[in-house]
Amino acid sequence: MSRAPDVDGPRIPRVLSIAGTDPSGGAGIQADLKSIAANGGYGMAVVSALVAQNTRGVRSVHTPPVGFLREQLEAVSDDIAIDAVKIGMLGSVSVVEAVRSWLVSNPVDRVVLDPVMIATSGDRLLDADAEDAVRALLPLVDLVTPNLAELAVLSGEAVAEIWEDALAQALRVSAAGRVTVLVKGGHLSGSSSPDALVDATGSLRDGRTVVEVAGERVDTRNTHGTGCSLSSAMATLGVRFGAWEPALLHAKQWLTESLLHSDELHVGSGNGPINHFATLWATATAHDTRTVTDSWWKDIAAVRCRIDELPLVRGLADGTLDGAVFGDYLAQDALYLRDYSRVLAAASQRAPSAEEQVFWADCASGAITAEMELHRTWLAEHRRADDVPRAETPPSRATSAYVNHLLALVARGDYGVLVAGLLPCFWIYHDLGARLLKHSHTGHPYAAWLDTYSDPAFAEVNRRAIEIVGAVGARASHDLRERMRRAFVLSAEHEEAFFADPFDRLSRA
Ligand SMILES: Nc1ncnc2c1ncn2[C@@H]1O[C@H](COP(=O)(O)OP(=O)(O)O)[C@@H](O)[C@H]1O
Ligand SMILES: Cc1ncc(COP(=O)(O)O)c(N)n1
Repeated sequence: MSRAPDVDGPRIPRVLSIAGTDPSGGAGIQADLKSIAANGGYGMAVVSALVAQNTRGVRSVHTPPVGFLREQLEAVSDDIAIDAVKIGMLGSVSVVEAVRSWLVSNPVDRVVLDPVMIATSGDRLLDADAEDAVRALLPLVDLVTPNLAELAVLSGEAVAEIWEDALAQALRVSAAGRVTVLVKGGHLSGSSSPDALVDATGSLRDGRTVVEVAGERVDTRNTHGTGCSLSSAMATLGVRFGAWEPALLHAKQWLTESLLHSDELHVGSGNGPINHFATLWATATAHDTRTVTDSWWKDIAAVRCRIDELPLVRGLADGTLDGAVFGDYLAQDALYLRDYSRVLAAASQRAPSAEEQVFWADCASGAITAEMELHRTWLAEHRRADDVPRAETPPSRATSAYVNHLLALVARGDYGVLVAGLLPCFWIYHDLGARLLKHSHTGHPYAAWLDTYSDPAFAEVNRRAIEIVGAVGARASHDLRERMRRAFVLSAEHEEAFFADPFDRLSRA
């Protein structure tokens, strides 16, 4: 069979993984395909063994007949130009031999071998009598990526306990196998997890034999499949960069991010998988400032529609609202503003920059000034008319619930979640005010109130509040952004209850 000619040369690396399976998706061929995709390649997969495993361990291994392995390999190479091969779990001597003879008759420019022997869980994935066969494969590969235990098997020495010994061992493996070695420090004790490229022939940059890439250890149990993921990333990035060193720098950074965000996946109760697409998802959801807040605004579309339909809002618009209901609403608003001002002050206290600190402090001052103004004007007027609650109105259940929700956000201490919870009060009032303005005219009983919330200065404050919250949301982790969104939605629901409450209460009384 003939292969399609490769006219323009590869743009997207076509990477074949020859490996075992992991139905829980964190290691083996499933991890390889995710890793290749995450690093910009087109992934292909030939299954060498079927492994019943999860994040807790391996249960059993089923190896299909080697003849079928050959058929899979040929099905791919007969049709597709392969830019790189990553070899993972081989399992037995006959599988190693089948892969070796396919590699000899189908040479590929870039071959990466992850000499999988024992899983993170401690289970054996390579027959003991196949270790020599794997070692004999080294001259056919370009890069081998052993962990410390696998390096010891390849060198026939004891497991290195310190990094310098591992590098020296790797140098001997590189010389004997005529191969570049990527030594992995994931199993070292201590706060770092370094990796290094070691090549006895001095084929690395400036004729060096060792190029080390430092790495901080991420404090997580989710390391299932790190080796598989790193080796397929190296195969893919090796094609993209044309050299191992930049490939490792890039892969290491990607792997560290994927480990840092692994907790977000919540997969399994053992050693969980890494989050292969964390970096991509963070960019893909284009968390520019406005997309975050716009999507939350859409999430509260139903709440906003219901607010528009409330008797208090309709009555404010057409001027028919009963003065007693309005007075009650204002008295509750004054009570609300007093605490809202305190919550704004807490946001100011936690602000990460002087500019935001001033912004929230100004808002706090604005809220308490508005509260005092309400007492001086509307409430005084309504008191004279004797149709509103008297001096010390107690907070209604709706007011208490809203204020308590905001105070709980203060108590939890997270700036992002707090400011997200503060935002609906700005945004809903501004939005409502802008739409109610068209009903305002001289002689409208609530004209002054309608004018306050459609004030251009308030519009600017609202714009800046959205911008600040959106920027925090755009930078936040997935989990934090979700907590911010929930605080925002909950505050919007409290707004609705707050608007509904005076009418409901007084009509029940
Ligand atoms: N806790 C960790 N924090 C940061 N990097 C890690 C951590 N554990 C493993 N790594 C990295 O993951 C890759 C795989 O390393 P290792 O765990 O040694 O191999 P394997 O998965 O084959 O046992 C290496 O790049 C290593 O530095
Ligand atoms: C099919 C297969 N291949 C490799 C590994 C090793 O992965 P790790 O050592 O990172 O758990 C695995 N568990 N399963």
